[in-house]
Amino acid sequence: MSKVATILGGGVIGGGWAARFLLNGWDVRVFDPDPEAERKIGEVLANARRSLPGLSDVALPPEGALSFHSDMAEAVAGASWIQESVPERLELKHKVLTQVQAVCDPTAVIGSSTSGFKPSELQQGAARPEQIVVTHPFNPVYLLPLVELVASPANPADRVAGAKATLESLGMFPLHVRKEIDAHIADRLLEAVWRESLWLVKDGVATTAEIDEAIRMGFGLRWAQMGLFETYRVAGGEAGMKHFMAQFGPCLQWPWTKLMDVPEFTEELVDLIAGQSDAQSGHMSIRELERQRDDNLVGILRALKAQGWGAGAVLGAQDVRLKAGSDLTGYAEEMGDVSQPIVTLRRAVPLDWTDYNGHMNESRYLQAFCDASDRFMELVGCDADYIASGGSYFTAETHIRHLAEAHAGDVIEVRTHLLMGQGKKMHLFHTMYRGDEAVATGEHMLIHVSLETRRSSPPSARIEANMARIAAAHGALPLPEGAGRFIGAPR
Ligand SMILES: NC(=O)C1=CN([C@@H]2O[C@H](COP(=O)(O)OP(=O)(O)OC[C@H]3O[C@@H](n4cnc5c(N)ncnc54)[C@H](O)[C@@H]3O)[C@@H](O)[C@H]2O)C=CC1
Ligand SMILES: C[N+](C)(C)CC(=O)CC(=O)[O-]
Repeated sequence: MSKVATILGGGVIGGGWAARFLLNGWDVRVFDPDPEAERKIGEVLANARRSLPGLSDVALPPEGALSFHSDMAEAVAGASWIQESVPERLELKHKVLTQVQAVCDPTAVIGSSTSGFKPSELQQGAARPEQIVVTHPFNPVYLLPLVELVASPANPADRVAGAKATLESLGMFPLHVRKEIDAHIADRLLEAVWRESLWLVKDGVATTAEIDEAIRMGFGLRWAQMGLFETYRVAGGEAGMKHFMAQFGPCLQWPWTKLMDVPEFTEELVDLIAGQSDAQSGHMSIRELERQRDDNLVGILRALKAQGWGAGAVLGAQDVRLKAGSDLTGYAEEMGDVSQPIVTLRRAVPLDWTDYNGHMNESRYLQAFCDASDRFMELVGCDADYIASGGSYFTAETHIRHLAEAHAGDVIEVRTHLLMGQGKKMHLFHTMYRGDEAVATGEHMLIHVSLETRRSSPPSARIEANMARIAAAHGALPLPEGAGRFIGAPR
């Protein structure tokens, strides 16, 4: 049975949470008095469906069911996670938390998205303070892994650990803020930058566009991968952090910032900022900007994933979890029935696999088939340990046919038919499906090699035996449609 999450307040952040839970297989119930909530969440979900699933190299679980409720008791029935994302007003949060605690399961987690209130403030007057924690996410909640998990002394450690485990299972990075403080960690940093930026605009030093360039062309890129302190350690050169602090520490006393002064929020300042922002970005709608942001974030996150670094390492860990729960692990000996083509890949098409034609680029078909061949190799015993011992396969020839288009977020599955597996040769025929529709085929001849001599060599007896069993079973199947096809010479 699916797990149930209830979203209280389905605006920008509640919508993001709804998408994060739904796409990870949870049923989601939304409680929000706004008659537009369903439309707004639908639009957030559409963005999430094209961007989130492709971050994983393994398919996410089937999407959960989404429903909208005007009755609080109905909305929280069966929910093990309740996420409060109503506007940032303490009295409103208290009201909603009182309502929900009157009807929810006392063992459910109630996470608050609050940007700045401490858990002990939210817990004031609560029927069960121990049930309420801060789980502060970052926009877009469905893509960014960070969630600040803040507890008070009223929260038992085992409940906090349980909340952390649930957030990890959603592919998030719960940063446990050990000491509660207004605005947690990240919003204190963001506010410092925002405050200084408002001064720079007010004083006519820079426009909103110039400030954004100052961030995104330089330190914003650094921050995405090494943060502040690691970046500054490197900036200290070989002498590292001590040298950096000796050189730049004194600047903290110089008038480089106006940090603690708050510029007065006059109508003039609001108009100045909003006007410059319109001039900078008004040519794009918010939904267009969101899509551009998501495209960029997916590219950055997947680049970090290739490095196994920062937020990319979180994605890698989630893949390990997803793979462990799928049929894409193990060896041929452990598979009873190999009488049908074997599933060797199941994943969503990542946004950065699509091109100017708005569909999956041809190079990515080869990548998907290559990943499927890797899985087939592993299945028969040519795994990482075997390769480290000096044996492997090289691909000698490939033929790919494109039968239908695939788009970002589509779940594709490759089923592999072993046409021949004998001696040094492994002849594979992959068919890529979206649902029941074949979208492409890939035929590949692989040759077993010695990585020492770089020449062909016989595989291990185990690989031979596994291939023989699968080849005998697949030999009884009709030859797949398109096997042996080639592009004939022009007549
Ligand atoms: N917008 C952002 O960048 C971030 C906001 N947050 C926090 O998330 C929370 C929500 O912020 P946003 O989503 O930006 O606000 P929002 O204004 O986009 O959404 C709030 C939603 O709550 C609904 N609502 C109002 N009263 C309600 C009630 N009594 N019961 C149920 N729903 C009710 C509204 O109809 C609206 O849909 C705030 O605590 C905010 O500090 C956290 C991270 C980032
Ligand atoms: C501006 N903000 C305080 C609402 C920002 C956040 O809380 C987190 C974010 O996503 O930037």
